[in-house]
Amino acid sequence: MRRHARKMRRHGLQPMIVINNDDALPDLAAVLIGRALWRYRSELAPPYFAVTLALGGAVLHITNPQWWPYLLTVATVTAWALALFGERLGLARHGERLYAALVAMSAGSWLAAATALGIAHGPLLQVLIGGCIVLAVPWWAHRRRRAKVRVDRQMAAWPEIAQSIGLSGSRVQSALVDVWGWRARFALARGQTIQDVIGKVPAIESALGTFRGAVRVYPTRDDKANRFELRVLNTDPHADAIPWPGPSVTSIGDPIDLGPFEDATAARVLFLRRHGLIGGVAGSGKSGGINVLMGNLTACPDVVIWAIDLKRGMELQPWASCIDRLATTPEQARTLLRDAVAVLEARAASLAAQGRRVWEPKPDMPALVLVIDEFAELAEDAPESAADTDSIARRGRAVAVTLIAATQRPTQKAMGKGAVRSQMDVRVSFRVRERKDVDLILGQGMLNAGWHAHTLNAPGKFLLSAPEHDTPRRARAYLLADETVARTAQQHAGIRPSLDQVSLTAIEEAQAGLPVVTAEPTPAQPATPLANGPETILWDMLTCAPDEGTPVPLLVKATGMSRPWTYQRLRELTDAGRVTQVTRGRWRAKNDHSQ
Ligand SMILES: Nc1ncnc2c1ncn2[C@@H]1O[C@H](COP(=O)(O)OP(=O)(O)OP(=O)(O)O)[C@@H](O)[C@H]1O
Repeated sequence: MRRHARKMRRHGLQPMIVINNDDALPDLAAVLIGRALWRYRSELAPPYFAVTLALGGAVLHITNPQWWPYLLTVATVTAWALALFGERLGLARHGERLYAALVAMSAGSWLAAATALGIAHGPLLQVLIGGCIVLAVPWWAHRRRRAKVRVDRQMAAWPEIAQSIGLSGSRVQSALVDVWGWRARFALARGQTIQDVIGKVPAIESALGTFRGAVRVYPTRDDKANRFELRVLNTDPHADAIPWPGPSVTSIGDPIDLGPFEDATAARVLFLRRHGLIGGVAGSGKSGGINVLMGNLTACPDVVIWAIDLKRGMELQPWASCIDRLATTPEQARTLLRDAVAVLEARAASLAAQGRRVWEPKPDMPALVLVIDEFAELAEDAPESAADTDSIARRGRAVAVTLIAATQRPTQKAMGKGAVRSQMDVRVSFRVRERKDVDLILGQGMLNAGWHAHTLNAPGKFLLSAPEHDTPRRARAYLLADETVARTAQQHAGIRPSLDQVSLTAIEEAQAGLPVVTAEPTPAQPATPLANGPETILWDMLTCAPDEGTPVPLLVKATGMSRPWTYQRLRELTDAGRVTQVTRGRWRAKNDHSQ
């Protein structure tokens, strides 16, 4: 009979019970009532609680009527504890904690009164019923409780669902409700794999009655082959534009949150020591993506931003107050890239001199991030810069000089002739027009591997490929309104750092047309005979220096030593209080030491 009822329910029919007058209430009816009382236990919790209180009050009145002061004390303490520390019990919101405290206080007071006077005394029963109804309203209306009940019911129905979609034997292990929906961990039956579950996703969506695309299947954190995690969305996080919640980082060493994936988890990606390529057709949301990046990069006091925007600065101009250098003409772009290479070389030399391998960005030693919008225009208008972008792409990581390039179609021509495209570690693809463009942006073979950027169906949606993101998942970039950009730029302008001394000197030298010192320490130049050794020459140069100081390149030349060597000595002499840095890159001996 029970099997028959279940079968009918599966076919959408409700079982009907016929009770003959002379029959006793059949077992089945009692079972069904019992089941309903259990099934709706969450909704019926307030009356259950009231009945328990009434019974408790009746028993205590007979057995221990003198206990009422203790009950009142316990109720008061419990109410305070719930209000103050309820968060630890999962009462996340202020309103939830207040509600719990109010229920505890009301229930405790009523129980104390009933214990002292008996439940039949005066209006005590009416008060219980009235209070129960009033306090039940917030309970019934509570969104998270209702969501949890829905999930519990769906999980209770899982064995039947699993059977009908061919995953029988799989079991729910745990389920959790969150803002966007819920997720649950499942154990698979012997021989079933996560691939089997992925193949059944449409059937699962149908069985759970969700909207299409609401269900995601992932391996569990422990990566066990016989487990999977099911993520179900009640609302589609990509349905509308998602306002930017503000910067997610305060250092370039933190991964930047570009926007949520479809399962509402954040698409976070690290840009430290990584080059980035952003591609997509016009109107796909590239500039929006760059705004999210700028909003985060400008929040980091350990990043200096240089930018090239050959569309006359249209896109990046609003961030101008946070950009250390903005090139809007091919000429400016050429100089900027040349200086960036000089910085790279100088940093490499400085690291080599100190025996260090990588440049760890700090506010006084910031990373240098070059943001280049419409990279194709740069390759076309300033083709001679290709060698510089190539150098930065190949050698910039260790010294924290990195590129973030945006372009519509990163063809080899658009990216210049060098290795820039192949050096891009983080790829962000907004919608592309043609299937073959997927591989252009994301890399060879990605289209066949399921990275379908041509199917992205709204501006701002993107696919993210990076060392920590190796599966195709749709994300949607946050959207910054123009006012948000203006406000954020204004707020962050005050925390922008300037470049470190090593980089500034390198730029000065590059601008003075002096040869750039390479990372290889220069051996003593035999062409400059050093009768008294480089130290003496250095000291002579510093003591004879004019008031404005001697420039470092001159010191390097005169001593015949490398720049790192020169800087090392200058640092030692400064520490000893014997020399002083007059202005950037210019030094002389202190007056009291020069005699
Ligand atoms: N993340 C987003 N969420 C919602 N809408 C967006 C998002 N990003 C962009 N849009 C919408 O799409 C439009 C085009 O976006 P955007 O200018 O960023 O595209 P683009 O790819 O940079 O285009 P172009 O190459 O012409 O500059 C915007 O005006 C905006 O309305």
